[in-house]
Amino acid sequence: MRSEPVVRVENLVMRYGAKTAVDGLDLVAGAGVTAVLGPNGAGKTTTVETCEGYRRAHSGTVRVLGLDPVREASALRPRVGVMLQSGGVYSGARADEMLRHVARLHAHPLDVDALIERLGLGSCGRTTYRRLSGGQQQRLALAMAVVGRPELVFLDEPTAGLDPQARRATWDLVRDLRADGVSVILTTHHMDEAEQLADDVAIIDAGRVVAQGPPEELCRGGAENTLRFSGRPGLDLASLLKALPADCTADELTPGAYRVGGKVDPQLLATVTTWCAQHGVMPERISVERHTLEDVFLELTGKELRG
Ligand SMILES: Nc1ncnc2c1ncn2[C@@H]1O[C@H](COP(=O)(O)OP(=O)(O)OP(=O)(O)O)[C@@H](O)[C@H]1O
Repeated sequence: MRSEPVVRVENLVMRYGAKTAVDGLDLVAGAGVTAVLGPNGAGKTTTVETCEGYRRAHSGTVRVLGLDPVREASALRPRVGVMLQSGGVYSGARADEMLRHVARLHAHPLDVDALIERLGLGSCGRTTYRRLSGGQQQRLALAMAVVGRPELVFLDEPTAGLDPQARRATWDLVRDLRADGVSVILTTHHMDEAEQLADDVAIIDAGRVVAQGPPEELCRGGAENTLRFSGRPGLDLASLLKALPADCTADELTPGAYRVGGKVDPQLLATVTTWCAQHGVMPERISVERHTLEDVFLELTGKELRG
């Protein structure tokens, strides 16, 4: 569902004093859900806050729905929803009042009661913001970002600290937004979240986008898969290697536990099982481990996502 970019960032540079937080970053996000991943300090928040119009680019170009997020902020405001990690909420106000207030600022808001129900906020409507739990504050911030039916919504770590049920509810809401044609820019530390929700993933490291593409493409393009099997210890791996394509590896990790590395496709699997048959080996527990976004991320950045 790619179309005209909803966000286009070209050669963005952002500095905090002598520190370059964003270093010539290029990012194009189309319709659908774009997940922005990166280790701590990679420059995600700075980039997203620049797109939201909270920061002025030191150099480079930022366009959101074709507009300049600082100079054309008033035209963008009704069209864009922003969920911040914290802040922006008067802590003495009641949760439902706040949501209704935000809804009234928009021409065609979502049904507030349905949204409250949906996000499991029914029991805390009359509670003031400061008395809500962290997870409830988080869900309220999400509700406030989407209640105005924006064309584009920025969600900054929307499920950080949520329990599994609230996390599911948030994912379902994001899926529904997408189905309604809302574009979503989602920063997250959760690979599974990106894999589940995103049409496109941008991996940021040290202030630059180091890879971007649909999750399945990024995973395919990353390091190759691994095939593991168990058999009797001490198999003749030199013989197995001869049967395999030239760029494959074969190791006995512990006695009887084998790993074949390389481009693991159905043909390779067949080659290994045929070799086993020819050598009287009954392979047990054969598994092909698909590379996950986490593997690709580690390979590209050398860092744990939460590192
Ligand atoms: N207000 C600030 N003053 C000085 N340095 C800052 C400021 N905000 C961010 N930085 C620095 O800029 C770099 C990028 O920070 P940013 O918050 O954009 O990263 P991030 O990818 O969002 O990280 P995280 O995943 O931890 O939220 C970091 O080195 C950070 O220390």
